Amino acid sequence: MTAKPNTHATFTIGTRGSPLALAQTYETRERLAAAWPELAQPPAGGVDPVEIQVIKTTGDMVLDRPLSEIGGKGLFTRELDEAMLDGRIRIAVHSMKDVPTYLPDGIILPCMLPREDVRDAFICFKAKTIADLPAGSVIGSSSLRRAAQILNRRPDLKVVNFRGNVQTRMRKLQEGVVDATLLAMAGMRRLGLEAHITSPIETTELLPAVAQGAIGITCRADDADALRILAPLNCQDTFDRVTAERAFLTRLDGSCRTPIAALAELDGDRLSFRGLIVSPDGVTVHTTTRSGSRADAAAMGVDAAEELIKAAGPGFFDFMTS
Ligand SMILES: NCc1[nH]cc(CCC(=O)O)c1CC(=O)O
Repeated sequence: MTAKPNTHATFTIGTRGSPLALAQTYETRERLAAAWPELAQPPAGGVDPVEIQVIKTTGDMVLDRPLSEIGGKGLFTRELDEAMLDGRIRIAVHSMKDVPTYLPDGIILPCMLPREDVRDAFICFKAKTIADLPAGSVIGSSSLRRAAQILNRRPDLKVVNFRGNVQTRMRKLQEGVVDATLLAMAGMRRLGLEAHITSPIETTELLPAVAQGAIGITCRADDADALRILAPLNCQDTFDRVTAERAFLTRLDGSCRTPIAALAELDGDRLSFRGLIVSPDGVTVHTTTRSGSRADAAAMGVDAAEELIKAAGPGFFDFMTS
């Protein structure tokens, strides 16, 4: 017997309300409808088989401070987890980059969609690449990872805090508040804003955040029906790559708000991993690489993290808790 979704009840997808979160949720809904035709159309006179419910998270409410200052785990996920445990939503769609390394009890993440471009994008009206920026140029970025890696290569540049959606950032660039900014290529693409990208930054120059460009879908651990529905949507390549990167992050006890970067790539079943930690001023960088079987993805991430912890020595991460 083939598994079928329960089409009697509405299947509710929970998401944040940001334009990117909604774009990712529409993509999820399309993939669901393609895999399960029953979910594509309402039965005659029936209720919509799939519904989207927008839920505000703490990260959406605090807009005036860098995320690294607000701190706390699950800034963009906690309220969605609560809605799922309460039964208000069946699944939730997340940027994997914003999902804490530990999920709450009762919630699992069994599905990742095919990964977008993992690179960061350089956005600037005055220069084509970071290398072309004149000394003293100001880059707007609230990401410690991006700031520290840029300062490592270009200590002559200045990095200032900068938040806001793409439109706000473009206006500030136009007004000359900053000379350049950086955003994930994945977000720009999913929003259809490729035209605003000045150039992609290669991963050899700026290593991306753990899980950058990946979409993850959570459900309740006891929801067998949701698990069956999500199974055909999972991209195993993305899942294995992100597993290695998140194992690295977990062992380092980091989040998307710490100057940690990692990228796993696949060539068949061979997984190559690069990991990096950097002091916020960009002065001290520790890097490592691994290569092995994708079956060992998690172990490779942990092993890489342990090498960097040893190399950095005690006290390297003190800035994170101070
Ligand atoms: N931390 C915010 C966040 N979470 C996911 C994305 C972009 C999409 C992605 O990386 O998957 C962004 C913004 C950005 O870094 O440009």
